[in-house]
Amino acid sequence: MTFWKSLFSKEKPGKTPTNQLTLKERLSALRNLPRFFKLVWETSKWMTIINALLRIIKSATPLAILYVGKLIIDQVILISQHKTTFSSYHLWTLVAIEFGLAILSDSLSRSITLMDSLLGDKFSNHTSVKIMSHAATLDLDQFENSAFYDKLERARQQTIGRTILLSQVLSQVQDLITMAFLAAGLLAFNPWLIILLLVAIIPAFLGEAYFNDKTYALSRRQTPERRELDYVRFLGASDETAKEVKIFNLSGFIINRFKELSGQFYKDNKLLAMRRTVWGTLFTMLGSAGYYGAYVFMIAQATQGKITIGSLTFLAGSFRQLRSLLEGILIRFTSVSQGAVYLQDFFEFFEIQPKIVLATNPVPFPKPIKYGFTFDNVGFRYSNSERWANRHLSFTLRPGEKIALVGENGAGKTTLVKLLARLYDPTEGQILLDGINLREYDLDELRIQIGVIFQDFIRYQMSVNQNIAVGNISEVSNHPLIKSSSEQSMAHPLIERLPNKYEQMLGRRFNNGIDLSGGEWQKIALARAYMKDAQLLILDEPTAALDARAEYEVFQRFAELTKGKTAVLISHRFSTVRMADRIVVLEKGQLVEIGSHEELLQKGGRYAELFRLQAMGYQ
Ligand SMILES: Nc1ncnc2c1ncn2[C@@H]1O[C@H](COP(=O)(O)OP(=O)(O)OP(=O)(O)O)[C@@H](O)[C@H]1O
Repeated sequence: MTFWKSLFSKEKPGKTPTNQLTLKERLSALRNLPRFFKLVWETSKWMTIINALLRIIKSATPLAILYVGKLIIDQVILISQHKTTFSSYHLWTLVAIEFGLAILSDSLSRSITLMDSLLGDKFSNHTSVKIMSHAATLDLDQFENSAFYDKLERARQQTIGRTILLSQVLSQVQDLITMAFLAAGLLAFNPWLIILLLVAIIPAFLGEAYFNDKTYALSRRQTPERRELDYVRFLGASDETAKEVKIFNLSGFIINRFKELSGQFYKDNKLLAMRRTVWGTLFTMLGSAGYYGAYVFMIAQATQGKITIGSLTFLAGSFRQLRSLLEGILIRFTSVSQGAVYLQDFFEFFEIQPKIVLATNPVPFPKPIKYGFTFDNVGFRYSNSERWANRHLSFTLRPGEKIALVGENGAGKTTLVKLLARLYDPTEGQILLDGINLREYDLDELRIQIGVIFQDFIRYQMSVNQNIAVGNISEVSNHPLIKSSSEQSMAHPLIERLPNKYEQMLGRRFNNGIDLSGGEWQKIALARAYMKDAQLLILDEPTAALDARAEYEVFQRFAELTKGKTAVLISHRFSTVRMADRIVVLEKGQLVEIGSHEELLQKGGRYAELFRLQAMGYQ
């Protein structure tokens, strides 16, 4: 597997998630339709009703137009042969009726298209909201899994793709009713013609079913590559990546990968499209042959005087329309059932359940915390990894205590704080809060009581106000709180220098946005920690980009501002770390030392070694 592929695919090479679909599978996929219609109904009840009514009325118009047409032709012939006493008044009335019907039919078609597109837009918005809401309930662990991303991607595609299914299913019902009307006339004339019709179009139906299967299998197989294509497109043309792409001169590398991927897509899709066109043309010819066979038979009947000319046009018209309707219905059946199979992907996404189980009878969160957080032989392994990121962790984080986590890159510091915030549950052992397993507390309440700022915090392309308020979004309009939080994190002076101050748009993506330096962004992100009155504050290297003086001041203040609160900080700077009450030294996920700065220096172990190494760097 190439480097790029390994980034995106966890599937074993050569193993595709789906094969060709059998008719049985197609039919069984149709059972997704009621659930689909429930979603449509949920989207807009009145639009669904109007759409259905318009379509029912529209289904009767083709037969009515054909029948009035027959009456007109018969009238014209009789009048021209002077065989009738009818005045031409009747004839013009009939013409006027047909004209009215034609206008009605056109207006109905346009109204149906309008309703389809309005309902489709609403449906797409409704399902997008549903996807986002469901995604919000899932675990971080699930987001880190590429098979999950494929499902999410397929579900997301469905929000747009499925609006087509909606009009297809409705059109199917409408055409079936129209067909019943038309077939009634033809059946009365000669039932064999209906059979001829069926025989002529079945090959086209089977061909369509076959190629739809191929398209589905191809599109499913291409999901990881399609995600990669989107990612490569993003890498090649985005404000976030432009700097590095230029410096490393990556554009050639990225463009080549894009060409390689898109070229492969084009090749696969072209081959299928060409085969489909050739076979489709052959099958259509067969359908035409059936139609002309029936036409010859009807003409013979008319020349022998067995039917009137009007009846000939009526029957030929009915037959022609029936053929295209039937063809449409059968072909559409394959895409409807195909759509129903795609729906399976959509509903499967909603079936993914979070693994972090919420407490059914949550224990009230202690206010204040009495004994602290206890790690009791905690071990954790990421689901996509064989290695333990944390193992045999046993220590207590006492209330009011400031603990610093140190250790080399990959030692398991961030994982430890993620466990504390219950972004994951331990694989083995348990974390207790005041003697009770963390799982017994309400997750939302736990998150309210814990303020975490991660090293890879998000730089929201939003206003300063919103960027700070994300720490406690319910207070987004509480300007005094936002201001005091920014004062505490030392962001206030820099915000005052911005043209629009707290209303300033940050980032370059939107109009009038201003980008900040790394350290300035960190000060803004740090302000989020002060937006709520959390009992435990976790700072995971959020000061790495601050200059030495700023970091010193931030932590001086931090100690003052978090008096009485429990805090965990991760930092690689020992000048900061030494301010903590106790220091936990991690190595390969395990706790190797714990104690105050002085104790650990005296001990002359790992911490002392790391401390001396850094001190040497400053000499
Ligand atoms: N989402 C993940 N999936 C799989 N493995 C992960 C994931 N995140 C981290 N790891 C692995 O877990 C181990 C511990 O990572 P962690 O991020 O906790 O280290 P850290 O001590 O915070 O490192 P750093 O100082 O570089 O931030 C590492 O070996 C890392 O590769």
